[in-house]
Amino acid sequence: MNQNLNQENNMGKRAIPLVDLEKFTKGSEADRTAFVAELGSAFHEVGFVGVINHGIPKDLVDDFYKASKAFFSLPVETKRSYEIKDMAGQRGYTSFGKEHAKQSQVADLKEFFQIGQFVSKDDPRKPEYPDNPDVKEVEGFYELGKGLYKAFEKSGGALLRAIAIHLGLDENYFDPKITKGNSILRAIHYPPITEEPKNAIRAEQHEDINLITLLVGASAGGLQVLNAQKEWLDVVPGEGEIVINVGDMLQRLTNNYLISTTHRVVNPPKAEWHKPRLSIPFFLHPVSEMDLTCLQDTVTEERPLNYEPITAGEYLDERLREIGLKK
Ligand SMILES: O=C(O)CCC(=O)C(=O)O
Ligand SMILES: [Fe+2]
Repeated sequence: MNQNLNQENNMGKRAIPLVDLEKFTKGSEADRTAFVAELGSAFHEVGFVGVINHGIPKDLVDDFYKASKAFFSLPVETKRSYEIKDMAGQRGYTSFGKEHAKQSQVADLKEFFQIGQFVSKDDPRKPEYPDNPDVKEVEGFYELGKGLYKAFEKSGGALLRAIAIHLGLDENYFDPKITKGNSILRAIHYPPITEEPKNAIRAEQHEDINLITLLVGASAGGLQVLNAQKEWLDVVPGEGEIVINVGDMLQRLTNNYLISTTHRVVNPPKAEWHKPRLSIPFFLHPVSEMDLTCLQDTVTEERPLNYEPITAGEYLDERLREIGLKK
């Protein structure tokens, strides 16, 4: 595939920078330093970055993609048997028409399945992390989901190590905060569009709640980011590229130095309404007790304190209520 052509968007330019994670994980000291600077400026200026050589095995992505497709093609009653009461959608299935962006009255045109952290039965965190349901109808769904979850955790951890260095923190600052963190792997299905949507789009503009998001499968098109000039730019990742963005927790921790950029998924042109879209974001969350108080060095005369102290758990609770997942 012609990478350049593929990555040109509606403005005729790449909407987001591109970095190579192996420069950080396998490179020389000079490569690592360059990577930290590239990632840091991407997160500070754009809030989004494309990543190649991210270490997430292609086969695993492809196989989980196929398993997710199989799940979403099950009868709706079967899918709904994986809807778990009182879990705010944090495990299992959430049906079409439930989630909406915080400012929006209409629900997004999507259904999804969420997989949460895996810990052993006797782990002190077990009460926080209920079991993920096994999807009996789709062979391998549970194991593939678990494998992909772990792979995303590992790549996300490497990216946060680079960001810690960029922020002048200890390289391992985030490690204990994301070990057994409350991350969520979400398989999203945007079904074919069958009638003129009133106001709804596939995913209304929003910012992500978590530290960072790692996204595969956006290649079907539709993802757009809002740049500083308030233009919507298409994100068109190349083959094997994943899209990473800063979420509100990392923006909050860095007192808006790293930016959680607004994004959305638009409906395709009418000729492509029959095409469904499947994407797989991994929302990397810390443990609930992580303190999101703004880092001292990010509060300056030019950048006065923007946020009150809060923990990640309290913040997540507040946000899940706003988007209609928690009552
Ligand atoms: O489907 C996509 O490409 C992005 C979805 C998204 O932004 C989200 O679920 O937070
Ligand atoms: Fe998002």
